[in-house]
Amino acid sequence: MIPIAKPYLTEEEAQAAYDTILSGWITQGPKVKEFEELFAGYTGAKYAIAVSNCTTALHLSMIVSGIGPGDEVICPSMSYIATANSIKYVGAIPVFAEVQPLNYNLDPEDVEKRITTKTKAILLVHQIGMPADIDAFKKLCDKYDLKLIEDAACAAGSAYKGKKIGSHSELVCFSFHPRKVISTGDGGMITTNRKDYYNRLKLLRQHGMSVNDRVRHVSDKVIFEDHLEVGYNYRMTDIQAAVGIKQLEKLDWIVEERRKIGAIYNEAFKNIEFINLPIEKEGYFSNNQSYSVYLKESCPIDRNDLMQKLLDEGIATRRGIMTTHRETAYKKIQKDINLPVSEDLQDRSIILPLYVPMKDFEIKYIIRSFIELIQPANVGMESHY
Ligand SMILES: C[C@H]1O[C@H](OP(=O)(O)OP(=O)(O)OC[C@H]2O[C@@H](n3cnc4c(=O)[nH]c(N)nc43)[C@H](O)[C@@H]2O)[C@@H](O)[C@@H](O)[C@@H]1N
Ligand SMILES: O=C(O)CCC(=O)C(=O)O
Repeated sequence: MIPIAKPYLTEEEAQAAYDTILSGWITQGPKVKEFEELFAGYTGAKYAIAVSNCTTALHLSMIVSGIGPGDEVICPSMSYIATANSIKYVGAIPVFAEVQPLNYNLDPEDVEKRITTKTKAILLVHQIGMPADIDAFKKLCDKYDLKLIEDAACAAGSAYKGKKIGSHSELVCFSFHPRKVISTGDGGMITTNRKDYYNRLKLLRQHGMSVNDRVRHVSDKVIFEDHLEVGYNYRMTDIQAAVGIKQLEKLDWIVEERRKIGAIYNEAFKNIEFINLPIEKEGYFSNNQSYSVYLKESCPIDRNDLMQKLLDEGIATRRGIMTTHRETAYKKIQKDINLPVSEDLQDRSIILPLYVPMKDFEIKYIIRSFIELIQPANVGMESHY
């Protein structure tokens, strides 16, 4: 079976986890600090704060941005449900906006139409690793005095206008879930250039504790901690961070490898007239976290049929990115939502396997199977593969 995704993990990551376990310090400690410093350096942000996953990163970002009950935050419905959930966690209201058909990212014009006096922030997702147009949203945020928070769960290693994702705005949240480009099992990171945010985020992820356990552990003076506000246990462990350090060393290489596979898919499928392939505009650099193909109405095979037939041939795929407003949890609470572009994209897109390393024969097999199923009249086309 060819899976949809596979984390790239080696003996090095295993050794790093092993060494950390034998060091005797396994919860948030020196490895987390080292990973944070390296990640900040990698993205070009001043500070990085490691947390338990991207969902908790987003939750804390909402809190430090001062978003609370009754506030509105504009975000795409077409995103993993964690995006909207993080808004709900602080009692605020996710206001779903449309995405652009060719890159699955928020449409600035549609977002502007949904701004009200209650809007406090835009939660901008870099969907499947393709950067959204950050500058367009910064302009909107300046115009209407809104906060910008980036959900870069899928976008470690991606870049926008020559700069790595992570340094463009005040709060950028990353995920290291195994479905992402680099992984620590679960895990997340927030990057920021603001010292005040940095200090508060460090407190919030560890119960609001004024002097953390590690500092007290190595101190030769007795110190008592205070809990300054009601915080959370959103820590990353040192075992995870040790793995993350090794993963980060490989990130640029993994992205290059993923882009090579994406380029092979693009070349193989470029002449099929009833599909849309991913488009990377000038100034945008995707880490190819996922490879999503849109099947136009003229496509002779139904999307779900195609997924089943590929699965029958041993190839796992996924439907287009979910639309949160159509999940049961949201259907119950948010009614009369009209998002035809997002719904169409979810219903007509298919995500193909992409991971590192992918063997040549696997790539060829996927391409051949896909072309044969989608374009039975033109089977000759795939002979090249
Ligand atoms: C493109 C979207 O991808 C992800 O959503 P998704 O719908 O593709 O995720 P799921 O359907 O839950 O798929 C997760 C898949 O990711 C793989 N996976 C997940 N965890 C593991 C793992 O530990 N080891 C291995 N080998 N594989 C793992 C499995 O194939 C699993 O089925 C989310 O991460 C979204 O945030 C993202 N936008
Ligand atoms: O919880 C998940 O499966 C995905 C969400 C995610 O990537 C995260 O919270 O880091």
